[in-house]
Amino acid sequence: MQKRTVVFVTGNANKLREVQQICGETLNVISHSVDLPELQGEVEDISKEKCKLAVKEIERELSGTSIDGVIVEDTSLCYNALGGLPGPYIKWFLDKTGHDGLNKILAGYEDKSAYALCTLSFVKSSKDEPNVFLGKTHGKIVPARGPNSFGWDPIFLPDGFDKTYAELDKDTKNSISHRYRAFEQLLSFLQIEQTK
Ligand SMILES: O=c1[nH]c(=O)c2ncn([C@@H]3O[C@H](COP(=O)(O)OP(=O)(O)OP(=O)(O)O)[C@@H](O)[C@H]3O)c2[nH]1
Ligand SMILES: [Mg+2]
Repeated sequence: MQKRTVVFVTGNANKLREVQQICGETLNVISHSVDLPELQGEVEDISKEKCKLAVKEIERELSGTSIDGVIVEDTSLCYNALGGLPGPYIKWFLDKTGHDGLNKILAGYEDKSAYALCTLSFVKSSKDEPNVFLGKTHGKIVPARGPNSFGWDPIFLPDGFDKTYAELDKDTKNSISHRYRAFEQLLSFLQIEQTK
């Protein structure tokens, strides 16, 4: 059977690389960067609304291209001591405070535990309602270790490992990550749908 083509609407090359590694055998993942408004609120609602805007824009910009769906994905880093913050605002916290600041925020707390959350929405066309899939990986926040090539990877130590996301090899990260756990659900959903 021919691989389905889905458009991953993202401006983040690292995210795209990981998604292609995770889904590449099953899906043909192409990317398209669309400047979408930054919404606020609960992660599922942010993701659904972003997906609805994205699919409309993709249908306009890529009309004539045969695509089987559109994906958007948001990543949160949630500190348990802070009731889940910075959460979806991690991009701005990382940008303004760096790895050091992201550690210092927890200085007054014993609890350094956190979870990485991937909120993924998939929709076939603008006539449909997006399906949302959540993938979570628990761990803790540590002083930065490993290559500084992707976001907050150097300060996230996943539970059960003595290496940060940045220190783990890509295959290992992609077999336990929040992103893997969300995309795994999307792949099962698509597989079930195909056999209907
Ligand atoms: O260490 C990391 N390991 C990861 O696995 C990971 N996934 C995302 N991020 C970073 O966390 C923020 C989320 O923001 P985000 O989801 O809105 O992404 P983005 O705005 O860069 O892309 P997109 O919204 O165009 O897809 C951004 O700073 C991303 O660089 C990660 N950092
Ligand atoms: Mg973003």
